[in-house]
Amino acid sequence: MTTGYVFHPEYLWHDTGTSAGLLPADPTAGVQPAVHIENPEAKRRTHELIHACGLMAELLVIEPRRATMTELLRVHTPAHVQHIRDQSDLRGGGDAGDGFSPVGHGSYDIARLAAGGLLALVTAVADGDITTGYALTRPPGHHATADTGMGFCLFNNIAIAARHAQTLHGMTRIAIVDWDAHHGNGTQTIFYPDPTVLTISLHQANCFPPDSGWTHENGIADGTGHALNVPLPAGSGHAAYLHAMRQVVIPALDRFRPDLILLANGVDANVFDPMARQMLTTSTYRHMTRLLVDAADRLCHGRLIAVHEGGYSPFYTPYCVLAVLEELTGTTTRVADPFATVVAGYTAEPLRPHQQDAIDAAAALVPHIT
Ligand SMILES: Cc1nn(C)c(C)c1/N=N/c1ccc(/C=C/C(=O)NO)cc1
Ligand SMILES: [Zn+2]
Repeated sequence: MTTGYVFHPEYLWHDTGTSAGLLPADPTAGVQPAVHIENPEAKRRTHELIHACGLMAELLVIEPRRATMTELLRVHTPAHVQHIRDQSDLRGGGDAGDGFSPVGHGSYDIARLAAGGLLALVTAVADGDITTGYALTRPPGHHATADTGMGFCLFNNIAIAARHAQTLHGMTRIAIVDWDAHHGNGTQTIFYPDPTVLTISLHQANCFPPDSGWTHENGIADGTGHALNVPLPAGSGHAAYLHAMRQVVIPALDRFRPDLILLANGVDANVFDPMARQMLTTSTYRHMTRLLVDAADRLCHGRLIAVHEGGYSPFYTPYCVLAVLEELTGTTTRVADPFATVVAGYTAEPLRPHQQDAIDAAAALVPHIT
């Protein structure tokens, strides 16, 4: 089984500026400049770890390409694409739409390269060159809707990839699993009325976007039943997430019988991440990925492609992504998580009743999937 890998230095050149973490700097208002939380560091270190630990030698490195206008317009409105292009043309850059999603000068072409990198993996799977893949891309995408960027996202990479798989490669039923700590609202919205794409989001309840990702958000019209949300309370850890995978995600995939599984691999639910309050460790990401790999083997000839989303701890993100990637390649661990002993207590965090309630509510919707 071959695993494809996409990375490009340009992903690190998406300039998110000197925001004060989340907000544009505003010195006269006392908001001093810093570095934007969505900066290259965690992604650069992840790529370097994959290379330094020797795993790169086991991967089929696939060169990204820039998504074409036609490919972008399968998901986004012409106005949104033009907005990103206009903001990107400005010498000082601009914003993707919500006021705190920077578009750097030249970021339009970088965002096209991110989407195109994922498309290259989808084509490689369709051509049988690879079975699984990982696109270590930037900027992220899962908050972007058809007509606006938000939450640091410019274009919805995974949605563009789903449409590409359907349109170019005859894969009719696409399942998108999103375990980023934040609700995959953009992806959900794009496919909300569409029965051919199942979106499943596990996320910290009511974190971002505000008031988004509740269990009752279950699709609309023909798409009813084909959007699942598991809003897990802050503090949810290893047992809660694995219970959600076993009670909701895997049964939903078994019912939906996808031709391809796409994973929005945000790792910002990790115990050290500044952008959420979940308690996952590399062990959790390893177990969750193994469950998806087994489901893909059972349902769609092993076809499983992951795209990078959130993950902001520069020192822990690399090990969380490495855990996912090692399971995608089916290889043994080359480098042990050096923080494993530090977080041993977190891995032991049990499933709590209020977490079980959230999972049971979502599980009740699974039988409606057709
Ligand atoms: C609300 C609100 N209002 N304001 C002024 C601001 C700055 C608000 N939150 N911004 C956020 C909060 C969290 C994210 C997470 C992104 C991610 O990792 N996704 O996977 C992005 C933007
Ligand atoms: Zn996130």
